[in-house]
Amino acid sequence: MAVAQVSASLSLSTRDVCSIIPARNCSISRLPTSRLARKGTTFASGCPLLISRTSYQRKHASSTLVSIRCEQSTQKSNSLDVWLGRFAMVGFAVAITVEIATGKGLLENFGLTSPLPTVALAVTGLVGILTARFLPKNKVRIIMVGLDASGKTTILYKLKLGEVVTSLSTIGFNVETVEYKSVSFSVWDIGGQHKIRPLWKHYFQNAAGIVFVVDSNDRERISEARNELHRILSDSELRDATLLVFANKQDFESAMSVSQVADKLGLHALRHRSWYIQGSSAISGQGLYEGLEWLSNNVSYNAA
Ligand SMILES: Nc1nc2c(ncn2[C@@H]2O[C@H](COP(=O)(O)OP(=O)(O)OP(=O)(O)O)[C@@H](O)[C@H]2O)c(=O)[nH]1
Ligand SMILES: [Mg+2]
Repeated sequence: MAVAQVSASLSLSTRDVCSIIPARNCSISRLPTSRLARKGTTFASGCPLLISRTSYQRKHASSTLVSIRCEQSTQKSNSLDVWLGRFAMVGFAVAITVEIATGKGLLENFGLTSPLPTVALAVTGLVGILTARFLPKNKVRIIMVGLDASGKTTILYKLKLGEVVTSLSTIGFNVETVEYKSVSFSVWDIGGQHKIRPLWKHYFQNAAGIVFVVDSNDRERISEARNELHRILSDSELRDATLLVFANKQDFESAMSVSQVADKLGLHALRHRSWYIQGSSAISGQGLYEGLEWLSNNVSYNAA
């Protein structure tokens, strides 16, 4: 059962958007509407999203572009009640089939003839499995920062949608919930342009983890990236936050290696900080889940 809670939504044409928000001050991500409809996903972001339409849609729509500003929780039909129901039905069908086929009860077939302890054992095992599988997820707040054009927004939507989206530079932020194993990451992708970096600190509170994204192919700005990283790490709000660095754009042949990036960022000099660097390509998705795996094992769940 899909649940979509839209807290606010707005539909505007390009002209409307531009008249409200100066082009330089607005994060505009271009996403095909058909994909959004298919995935049933909407976004919470700092600025409206401009959604580009196909030529067919353009011909048949009165306004060229729409922008949406909204929040949603997306829950697929994997809630506990549905799965317990399915489990019960399968168990019942198996038990009946075995009994009809063999003339004996299911447990009797396995030589378990003393019913009470056997049933208790089976129930305990089942409850254990269900609890492990369906325990409420740990929620953590993650901030994703890094220089402009390092690939933050591309990473966010590759993780969220499994697709590469084309986006303009983010002014403001995008936030999405990314589920990984038993963890629900609330990932805040904050625009990295020079002028808006002073705003990063406003997102630091309660962040359990920092994802710092580096363009491994941008040798000219690696020392700038290093300075920004060390600046945010000195902020007291992030004292206990674990650090995951994505050495992104590894698909470029000329990209710096992961160890080169680690050296140039001065990661080895970090003290009292749990950190990890992962090579990645937001385009292919390579390395992204390895990074999340590390985060899920090393982040502090008390911080959120
Ligand atoms: N080849 C390659 N291109 C990438 C990769 N990640 C991102 N890009 C491209 O790099 C450009 C910038 O990506 P964004 O995700 O918008 O960068 P950003 O960090 O969000 O930038 P700001 O919003 O300005 O902070 C886009 O053209 C992406 O397609 C990658 O791993 N490999
Ligand atoms: Mg961005």
